[in-house]
Amino acid sequence: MSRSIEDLRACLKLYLVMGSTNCQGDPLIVLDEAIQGGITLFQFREKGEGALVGDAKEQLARQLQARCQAHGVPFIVNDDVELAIRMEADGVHIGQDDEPADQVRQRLGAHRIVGVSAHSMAEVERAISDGADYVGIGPIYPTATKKDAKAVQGTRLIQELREQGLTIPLVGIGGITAENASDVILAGADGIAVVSAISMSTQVKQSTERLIFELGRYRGAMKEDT
Ligand SMILES: Cc1ncc(COP(=O)(O)OP(=O)(O)O)c(N)n1
Ligand SMILES: Cc1ncsc1CCOP(=O)(O)O
Ligand SMILES: [Mg+2]
Repeated sequence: MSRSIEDLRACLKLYLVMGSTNCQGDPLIVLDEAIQGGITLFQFREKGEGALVGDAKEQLARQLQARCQAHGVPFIVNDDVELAIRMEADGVHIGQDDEPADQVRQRLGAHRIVGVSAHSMAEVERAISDGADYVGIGPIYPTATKKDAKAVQGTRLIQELREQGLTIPLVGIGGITAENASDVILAGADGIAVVSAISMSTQVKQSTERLIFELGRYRGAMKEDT
């Protein structure tokens, strides 16, 4: 990975994960407004009932990527390593049931971001040894977005990882909103990954700004505490 670990932590602050099935309107407009509101990283996750496939999926991905590139927001592809390589995406996010992380790292090389989902200390340790740049921990809270999500785990694992001295960049995901984002940060996450809190909002820019405000507020509080 060519960016520094501190740069990656900053990118993870407000991570929008989204595809066309998560939006009520045009996903390009949703992304435009989310970028204006201040998202720091974007993941193209085209999944679920009615999801685009083939050329239509790739066309949407390329349009979303162009918007990210125009605003300096790194563009990550969910699951589809082939697509990520073809598009020269900034990275890939994979889960425990996807292509193995060590294989993805080999295919992507050292300069792209590899993110891995993890649900236990052992999965995080394995992700690190496989070459992950960051881990996504969740679902932290109940979520209606991912039907096959694992059990809700709260912030306990994030806290445990930090107490054990693991410094890998990490985000919490699943059911995160402006109301509970602070708990995820206070547990030790570098940021939050959200789908519906932004993509399903009727005021995308304002909802994004509110999340950024909450994240800034509690980061400030953490610094004052130390
Ligand atoms: C940032 C982030 N964390 C976790 C996930 C979930 O990945 P996965 O377990 O592979 O599930 P799908 O998203 O592929 O359904 C994620 N996408 N992003
Ligand atoms: C992709 C994913 N992985 C774990 S929970 C989840 C969905 C999160 O969506 P939301 O932010 O709408 O709860
Ligand atoms: Mg996956």
